[in-house]
Amino acid sequence: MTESRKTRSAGPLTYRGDAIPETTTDQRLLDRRGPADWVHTDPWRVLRIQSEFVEGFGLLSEVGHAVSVFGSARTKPGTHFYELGQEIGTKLAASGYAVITGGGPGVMEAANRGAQDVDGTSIGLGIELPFEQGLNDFIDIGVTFRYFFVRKTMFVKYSRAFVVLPGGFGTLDELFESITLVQTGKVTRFPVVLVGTRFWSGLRDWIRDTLLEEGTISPGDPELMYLTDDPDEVVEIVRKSHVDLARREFEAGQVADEAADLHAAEEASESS
Ligand SMILES: C/C(=C\CNc1ncnc2c1ncn2[C@@H]1O[C@H](COP(=O)(O)O)[C@@H](O)[C@H]1O)CO
Repeated sequence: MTESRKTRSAGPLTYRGDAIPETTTDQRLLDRRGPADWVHTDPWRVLRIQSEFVEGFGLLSEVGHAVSVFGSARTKPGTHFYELGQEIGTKLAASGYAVITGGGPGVMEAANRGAQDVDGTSIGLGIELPFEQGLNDFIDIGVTFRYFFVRKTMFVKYSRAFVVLPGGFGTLDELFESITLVQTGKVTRFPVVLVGTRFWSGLRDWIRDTLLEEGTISPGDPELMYLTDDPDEVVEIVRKSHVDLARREFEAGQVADEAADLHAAEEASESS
């Protein structure tokens, strides 16, 4: 007869004999002795990244149709582009779109402010920066991310369009990321609207004259961006793309939510 060996179960694991650890999982969890540098290791970071995705998806999945507005963090209240950003925020919100920004100052604040002016939904996806900042005062729903790439996923996943006002490197990064996603077919659902023809036309010309000329982009690629100075046209481009997409999805038989989408978008279009 074999003598029964000492056994310990730990969740789905079974340990017997000498393989049994000296402590249980709970004991190790509750023991705070030992070095704490594991909180700065990659496996721990992976969990933090995961928790940022969970928080972001949890918060934003319940927001209705939304548009992201990007632009300089340095634009001051009272300037042309601040006022334009505010007006665009107002017009998008009045058309039923939640306004999502990077949650910071400048154009971000202006667009959030515009949305709040008409009691629209004003969302800020902030980013932790080396200097203290906090979200601007015109945000109803806010999250502050540690990681830029998690935050970017949220902008793309929950927006129907990207509206880009004049800005610096941060804005250009957001612009080119979105254009690349559209160019490579990773997202099909949104237009990228550049606001400020004088500011952006040099870039647009360079894209046409140099990138296209050198063959580093395809002939249709420059058309992936719209260019305007008119806030009403911004809203019109967003709405038209929304309605077109809903119609395509409806015709493709993806009827459940998309049928409701189409209906809502067309109603919005008729009532304006
Ligand atoms: C520079 C200052 C504050 C920076 N604060 C920011 N807060 C939130 N999001 C930001 C911030 N700076 C850049 N971003 C993101 O990039 C875009 C703007 O960058 P740009 O270089 O100013 O064009 C913006 O859309 C944000 O998503 C001092 O006040």
